[in-house]
Amino acid sequence: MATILDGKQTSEKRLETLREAIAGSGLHPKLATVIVGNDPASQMYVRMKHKACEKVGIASVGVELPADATTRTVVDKVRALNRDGSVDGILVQLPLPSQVDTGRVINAISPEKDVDGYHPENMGHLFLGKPRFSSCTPTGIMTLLAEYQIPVAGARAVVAGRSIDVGRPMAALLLNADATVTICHSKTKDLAEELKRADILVSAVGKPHFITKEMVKEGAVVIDVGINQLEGKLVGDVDFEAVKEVASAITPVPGGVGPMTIATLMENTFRSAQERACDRVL
Ligand SMILES: Nc1nc(=O)c2c([nH]1)NC[C@@H]1CN(c3ccc(C(=O)N[C@@H](CCC(=O)O)C(=O)O)cc3)C=[N+]21
Repeated sequence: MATILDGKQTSEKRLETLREAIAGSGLHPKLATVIVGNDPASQMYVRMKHKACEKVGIASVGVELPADATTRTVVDKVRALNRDGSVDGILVQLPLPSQVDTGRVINAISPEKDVDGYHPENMGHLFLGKPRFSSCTPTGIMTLLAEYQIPVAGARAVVAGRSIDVGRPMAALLLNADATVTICHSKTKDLAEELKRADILVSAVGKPHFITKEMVKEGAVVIDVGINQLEGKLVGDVDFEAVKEVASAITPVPGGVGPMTIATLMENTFRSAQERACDRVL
């Protein structure tokens, strides 16, 4: 039976430590979120982020733009937040509606306020092995692995999915931690065979029951980034009940990776506030 990697509990512990650090810092960090349209799932995630801010003592403002907003409107809003000296972190909730050019919006975010780590400059730092802000989900996963003292150096890590928000930065972080990294995607040949080599398997595919027991090596650590609705229930990518019998450790959905994403966002926002305060002194 696998160890359940409890992201909810780990996240709560980190948020409490962060709350104390912020209270003792004399700083007043602030996060701005931008949401375009009224997708209920996106609205729920943004609400969760504002709630976490409240818990740790980060001020937050939410900008809501209509579903038919243009790229120009979103970029102008981002630029206004760049100029607003009281804002430390800017998060533009993804996905954006199809008429909005996501790349241009992300490029418009000032790299020092890009607490999601999606800006090409921050991606570049990450890939060069010296991350400034790295994306919240993969960074939260690294924190969870560290919390449970799971060795990464030398491990064979296999990432399923190559998205900008999870797969790519996940691979970079695992490489920075000296894992031997393989990235799999929709064109990968012999996917099951690749996955079965993994000591650490990260699935960010978005398909329920995508990872079956047969694809997992005995004793592997399995990280499930999937968020899927199945018969009205929230499930990950991993066939949890079967895979937990072969894995040595596994993240549940919910209560695994998701809460770690939010804890990391709070940590990144505080770090941004600290660095911006230093810059004002220098
Ligand atoms: N710019 C941007 N940054 C993001 O970080 C970002 C985004 N866009 N777009 C959407 C995804 C998704 N995401 C989640 C965060 C927390 C949970 C989370 O805490 N989930 C709870 C369950 C919540 C429930 O009950 O549905 C859990 O897994 O335990 C899930 C998903 C951040 N995202």
